[in-house]
Amino acid sequence: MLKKFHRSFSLHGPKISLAQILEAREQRNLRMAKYLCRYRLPLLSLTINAVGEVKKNAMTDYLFEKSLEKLTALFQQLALIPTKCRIYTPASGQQALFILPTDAEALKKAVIMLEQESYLGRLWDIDVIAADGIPLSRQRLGFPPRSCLLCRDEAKICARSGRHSQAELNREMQRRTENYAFAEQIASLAIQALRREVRLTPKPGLVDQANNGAHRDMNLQSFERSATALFPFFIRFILIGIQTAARPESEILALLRPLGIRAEQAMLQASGGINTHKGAIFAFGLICAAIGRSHILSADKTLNIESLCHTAAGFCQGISLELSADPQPAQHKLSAGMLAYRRYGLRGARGEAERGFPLAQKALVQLGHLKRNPHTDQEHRLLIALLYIMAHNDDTNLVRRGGPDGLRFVRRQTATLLKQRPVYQDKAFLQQQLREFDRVCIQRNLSPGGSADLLALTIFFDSLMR
Ligand SMILES: CC(C)(COP(=O)(O)OP(=O)(O)OC[C@H]1O[C@@H](n2cnc3c(N)ncnc32)[C@H](O)[C@@H]1O)[C@@H](O)C(=O)NCCC(=O)NCCS
Ligand SMILES: Nc1ncnc2c1ncn2[C@@H]1O[C@H](COP(=O)(O)OP(=O)(O)OP(=O)(O)O)[C@@H](O)[C@H]1O
Repeated sequence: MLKKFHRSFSLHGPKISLAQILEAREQRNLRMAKYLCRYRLPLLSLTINAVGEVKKNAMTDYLFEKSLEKLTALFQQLALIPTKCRIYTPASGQQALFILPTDAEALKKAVIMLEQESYLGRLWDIDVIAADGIPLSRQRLGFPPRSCLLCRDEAKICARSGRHSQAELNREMQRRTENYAFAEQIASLAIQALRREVRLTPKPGLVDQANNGAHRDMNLQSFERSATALFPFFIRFILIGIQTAARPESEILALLRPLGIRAEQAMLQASGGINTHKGAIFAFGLICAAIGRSHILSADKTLNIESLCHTAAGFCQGISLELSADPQPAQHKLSAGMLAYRRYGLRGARGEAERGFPLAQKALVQLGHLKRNPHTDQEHRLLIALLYIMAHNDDTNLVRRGGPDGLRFVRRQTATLLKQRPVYQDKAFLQQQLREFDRVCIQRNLSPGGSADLLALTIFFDSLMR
């Protein structure tokens, strides 16, 4: 299952002689001098740390593309519009030049942070040259020198002593690049799953293409924007799973949580302060990390969904204990999940995760059965899967909005619907029933958000299996 997401990057490319390397360096310096002289503003130069005689190949092309994406995002974050931008892609190595109307020191600090925080950052070289032509060094700004790609020593020392062979260094670059490309592919399926869930229509009480369900503060666009903002975080969850594969499962949740909290903040920023994907960040974060871990640990790389869920459950054994613990000092009040547990003994999102997402797993099996039913298409099947989840889920969103009566009502209604034969044979009939049910949910302010999250997870599982 995971093997098909592996993308390999060739290291082959035109060989560049020492004379050509020196000539290319000279050309890069001349270009920079020309732009500094013309604009009299700070300049940023991006190159790839290519080792050996080949400077341009499939791997460095990919690395260059990813670094440009990250830099563009950084400029956006800093509200920086480059005065000039030039991209060069000769066989002697790619270079991007940006003239930026900003403070050179602040820019250098921001790119150091970017290099340090990005999984691929060690493979890039981002230089900032002040308007007076003087390059800003890490040391001058109080940062430690860059460490070696392979060991903890200073990169310059290793390079000078030739401690590691070019082949070793290239293999490590290739390994990191391939891990990142793997994570990117999986994360893009995860985001697609979030999008497909919210677009699925008609859903009772939930935001969809027809209406905003029982919600007054969010709509389809809030979900779309929030999903886009989550993409880099899902990549990161997978990479954390990869990087921590050697550590015990019981240590992983604590390593994921700071990123989960940052993802929640990014969600709030993208949605305008609305909780669009809190439950999804939690569930997808765990599964993404489990995928990363399995990618490293599973020898045959043919892991199934059941074992991914088992791994995710292993990460959060004991998480339900949080429900009865005192809230963190930073929390002003008990969360909806904590209240639902104290009042009604429901374990909500934590309970589902701790048990390895049994409802999403069962809904996936249902989807499989329904695929053999000639009366259904995928949209029809997903609507049935949602009903199945709703009929069994202790959704704390429903309890918060409608109390235990609200939860009982939704579970009873969906169970009754699922007993009707036309639901499985006639999509128009099901849609009609769901529109009616949607009307009732809106009237009663009921929204099964937890079930929507589990449906998104089911869609994600289904796309991994295809
Ligand atoms: C544990 C979490 C879910 C906190 O939950 P909280 O106590 O606020 O629970 P609450 O009941 O409000 O649920 C949060 C969301 O879960 C979803 N949900 C509710 N019930 C269920 C259910 N039965 N099944 C699945 N999802 C559910 C809903 O979308 C809801 O909005 C989580 O938000 C958290 O710890 N966030 C911090 C960031 C983090 O660690 N993320 C995880 C990294 S992988
Ligand atoms: N299509 C959808 N429509 C509505 N909610 C969804 C949908 N898909 C997923 N959800 C989940 O439902 C949750 C939002 O539910 P809700 O708004 O009831 O909770 P809340 O934000 O905690 O409460 P409130 O809106 O009262 O502050 C999100 O965490 C989200 O993950």
